[in-house]
This record gives sequence, structure tokens and C-alpha cells, in this order.
Amino acid sequence: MSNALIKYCGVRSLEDLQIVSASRADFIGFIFAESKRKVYPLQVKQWLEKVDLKGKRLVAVFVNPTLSEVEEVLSNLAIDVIQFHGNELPELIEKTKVAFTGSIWKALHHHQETLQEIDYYKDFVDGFVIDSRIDGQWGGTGVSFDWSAVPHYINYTASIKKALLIAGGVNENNIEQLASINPPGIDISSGIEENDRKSKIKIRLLEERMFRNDKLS
Ligand SMILES: O=C(O)c1ccccc1NCC(=O)[C@H](O)[C@H](O)COP(=O)(O)O
Repeated sequence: MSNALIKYCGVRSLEDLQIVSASRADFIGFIFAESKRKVYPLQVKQWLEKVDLKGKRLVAVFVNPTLSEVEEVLSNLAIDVIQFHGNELPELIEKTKVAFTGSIWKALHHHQETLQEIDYYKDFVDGFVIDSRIDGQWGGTGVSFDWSAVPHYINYTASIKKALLIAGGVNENNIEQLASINPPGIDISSGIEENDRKSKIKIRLLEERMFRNDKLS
């Protein structure tokens, strides 16, 4: 059984939103950055008027945005979490907090010095998303990193009382392996897609495997 919180990211249509809203996700992510999954605040607002989220929280994902880009999203949507997925400086994070009282997560790419990067950001954010490091791409790569490092991230973020989600290439075939390491959160985009659309079938398979032994516990 897994207690991990789930974030399904990269919703890019009303149909995607309907599918993830009916899932066991805790968080739904929208990409407000250059990506094939990029969406716009007014578009998302219209979708949200038509869908019952069943209590799921909304995450706005940015890559090196201006403050006014962040403010435009916040003024149109009831965002619960902001995820900074680029090289944002603490100054931008601090300015964001003036108008935003929700949680802020910093996405960092897994490499030799990620724990030092966590240290650098820890006083400015509420949590971390650890994703794969792929040249020329910020996220949504569908590629996993070496999960033998995950226990280090779990222990360190627990010691500083920060949220943690593991991202990068999670899918229905490897979810049990990751869930067995017990990360507090798991973030998935490509792994629940088929032909660039969120897939009800992939989500069902992934959740069946992730929560396989729920009834026994
Ligand atoms: O998903 C994107 O297209 C994306 C583009 C630019 C920055 C971040 C992006 N995604 C952020 C996420 O939180 C994804 O869920 C995370 O990178 C994992 O993606 P995947 O490997 O496809 O599961």
C-alpha cells in the first residue's frame, strides 16, 4: 500500500481535466510555461467552471516567469500551490509571497549537488519536486532518474519539514517500485498520457498497482 500524495500534471484540455478529476489524485497541475502542455489562465478558468474537482488542489507550474505572469494566473484561478520549475531566484519567490498565501514548491533536477540546492532554497519554499535532469528540457520528459537516491531526499526533506514529490518518468510499469520506497508524494505527467492526452486506462492501471494492497491493510 502507498500513502504517497499523487500529483497528475500537464492537464491541457477539458477532457484531461475531467479524467484527472475522477482519479485518486490529490493535486492537478497546469503548465504555464513553454511546453506542448502549455495552457492559459482564461482557458483553464472555463474548464474549471465545468468540472467538479472533488477536493483536488490546483498547482500552477512556471519556468522562470515574470512576477506579472504569476499574478495573471493568480488573479484568474484559485491556485493552491505554485511550482517553480526553472532557475528562479529567491527574490522572485519572496515577491510572489506578497500576494500568495498558498504553498510554494521548488522543482530541482536530480544530480550530484541537488541536496545542496535544497539547502539553498529551504528557507524560501514549502516543498520540493525532484525531477530528472535532461539537457534542454525543464520537465515533462517521461524519463526517470536513479531512484536509489530517493531515500536521501526523503530523509533530508523530512528533517527540514518540507514536502517532497518525486517526478520523472513514473508510469504504470514502475509505480510499484517507486511506491515501495515510500516517497511522500509522486508527480506524473507523460506516464498517464496516450497520444498526448491523459488516459483513463493508464490512470486506472497505475492506481490499481499503486494501491494494490489497500484492502488488506
Ligand atoms: O510537463 C511539462 O511539459 C513541463 C514543461 C516545463 C516544465 C515543467 C513541466 N512539467 C512539470 C511536472 O511537474 C511534471 O509532472 C514532471 O516534470 C514529470 O513529468 P513526466 O516525466 O512527464 O512524468
